[in-house]
Formats: sequence, C-alpha cells, structure tokens
Amino acid sequence: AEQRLYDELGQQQGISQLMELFVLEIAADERIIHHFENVDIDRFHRMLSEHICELSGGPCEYTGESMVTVHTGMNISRAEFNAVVEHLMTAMDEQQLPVSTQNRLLAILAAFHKEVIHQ
Ligand code: HEM
Repeated sequence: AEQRLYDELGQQQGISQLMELFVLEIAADERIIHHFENVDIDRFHRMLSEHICELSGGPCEYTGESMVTVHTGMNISRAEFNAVVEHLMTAMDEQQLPVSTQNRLLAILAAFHKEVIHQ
C-alpha cells in the first residue's frame, strides 16, 4: 500500500516545521503580507499544521473555520494564490521532501482554489 502522506511529511513534527518555514516565506513576501497584518501568527501556524495533518491522513482534527469562511472578504487573486503555493514549494524544498511527496500535498491544496480565490 502507498505510504500515508502524513508519514511522508514527517508526521506532526515534520508538518509543524514545514508550516513554520512556510509562514516565514509568506511573511517575507511584499505582494501578500498585507493580508496578514492583523493575524495571530501562532494561531495561523497551529491551524495550518492541524489542517495539513488532517488532510494528509494524520491523527488530527482541524478545529479552525471553513476555507470559504476564513478567506471571505480577502478578495485573494489568482496571482496571490499562486504566490502562496510557491512559498509552500520553497518550504518543501528546504525540508528536502521528495518531489513525489511535494506533488501529493500540492494536489490536495490546489483543490481549494475555488474556496479561497475571490471570496
Ligand atoms: C490552498 C490554499 C489555502 C489554504 C488551504 C489555506 C488555509 C488556511 C487555514 C487552515 C487558515 C487558518 C484558519 C483559522 O485560523 O481558523 C488560514 C488562514 C488565513 N489565510 Fe489561508 N489558505 C490558503 C490560501 C491563502 C492565500 C492565497 C492567502 C492570501 C494571500 C491566505 C490568507 C490567509 C489569512 C490572512 C489567514 C488568517 C485569517 C485570520 O486569522 O483572520 N490564505 N488559511
């Protein structure tokens, strides 16, 4: 059987580290940082980690808001969405995750584009 994506990502610790790198990449991007000005970054990191843990088949239950609810009012553009995906790719490279693992996670997140863009 195929390995759980959760295991490929290094389980909870690997996901937490990956999300930390991801948040640092986002915070360094002038094109999108305005969306995060009033955001509680600790919560953001925790919610992202829970979300990815659950989506990848790990033993977590995401306790945050729905993707539509969270991103409503942000009017996120396709370019901004792509910028965030790029930051995830950079973070996954830094974590030295295999391309096959990276593609599995990207496929899951790409499916949210309709719930995140232009809400
Ligand atoms: C696949 C794409 C995306 C996914 C899966 C995603 C996922 C999430 C999750 C799980 C949270 C935490 C929700 C909570 O605290 O209850 C969140 C919050 C947030 N997201 Fe996204 N996100 C995506 C794309 C984006 C993009 C492209 C932007 C902006 C450029 C963005 C901006 C934000 C902001 C600003 C928050 C914090 C909201 C707050 O705490 O008030 N997200 N996102």
